[in-house]
Amino acid sequence: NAHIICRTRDFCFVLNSKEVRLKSSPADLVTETDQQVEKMLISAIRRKYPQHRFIGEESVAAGEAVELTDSPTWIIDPIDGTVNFVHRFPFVAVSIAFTVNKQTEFGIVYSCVEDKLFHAQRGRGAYLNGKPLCVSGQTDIHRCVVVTEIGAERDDLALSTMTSNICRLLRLPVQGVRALGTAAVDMCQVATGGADAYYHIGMHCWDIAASTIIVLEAGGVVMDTDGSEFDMMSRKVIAASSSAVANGIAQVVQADSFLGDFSRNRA
Ligand SMILES: O=P([O-])([O-])O[C@@H]1[C@@H](O)[C@H](O)[C@@H](O)[C@H](O)[C@@H]1O
Ligand SMILES: [Mg+2]
Ligand SMILES: [Mg+2]
Repeated sequence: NAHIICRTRDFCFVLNSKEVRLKSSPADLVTETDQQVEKMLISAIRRKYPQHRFIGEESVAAGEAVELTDSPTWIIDPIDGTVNFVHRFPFVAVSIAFTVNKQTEFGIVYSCVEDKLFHAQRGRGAYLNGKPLCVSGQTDIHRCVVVTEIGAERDDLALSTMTSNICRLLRLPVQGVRALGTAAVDMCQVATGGADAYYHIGMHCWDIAASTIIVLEAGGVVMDTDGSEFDMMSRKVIAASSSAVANGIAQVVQADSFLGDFSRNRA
């Protein structure tokens, strides 16, 4: 059994995960808590906004389509970092983004154990527990700490793509490569300036939708891993403190062979 006690100034609750089940791979886990948190969020929002649409990780796992339309849409990852949650590794987040006309209006990432609430609204800046955030501004790739994720895939192609990308970055060299086990919190490190860049191949829109606007509003840049325009549904992202750093990572990271197997945002 895993449990985490979440405290904020206003509330305290215990998340219990009684049953751990596998999804797409032996490292892609789901607990009752993931499902309950998602249900709780969707039903509370739906009560207030009955016309709005939802893309929720666990609803998609249960068979719902992943379809981002122009309608107001809430993109929810009820627990980002479920493997951490199950093992009590202390980086676990709830991630919520809201889009209209496919444009993200605001994003919230709550890193539960750290009690850190990141949020950003389009054009209004990014904040951590109410204090403004700013990226590091680093432009030299050789002086960067880069965050990425190992991911849940365990097939040979995915593993060799992931490890060779990390090796290529280390050979540049960069000053460090880190992975916290939650894409949402990883990416928020770029918004704080604690990391200079983040890249990920194979994540889903719910992992990074909220943290994308948080990085952008903190003055960062976001692009596809091939250097083209960012597409939230493409399962590839670079977030960085500057275009120079983002382009430096795009030149090194390769996604093609791996992503050949991916359809867009399939659960
Ligand atoms: O499943 P979940 O815990 O919400 O999300 C997880 C991510 O945030 C993690 O960083 C990534 O490596 C995993 O592949 C998975 O996508
Ligand atoms: Mg996730
Ligand atoms: Mg999740």
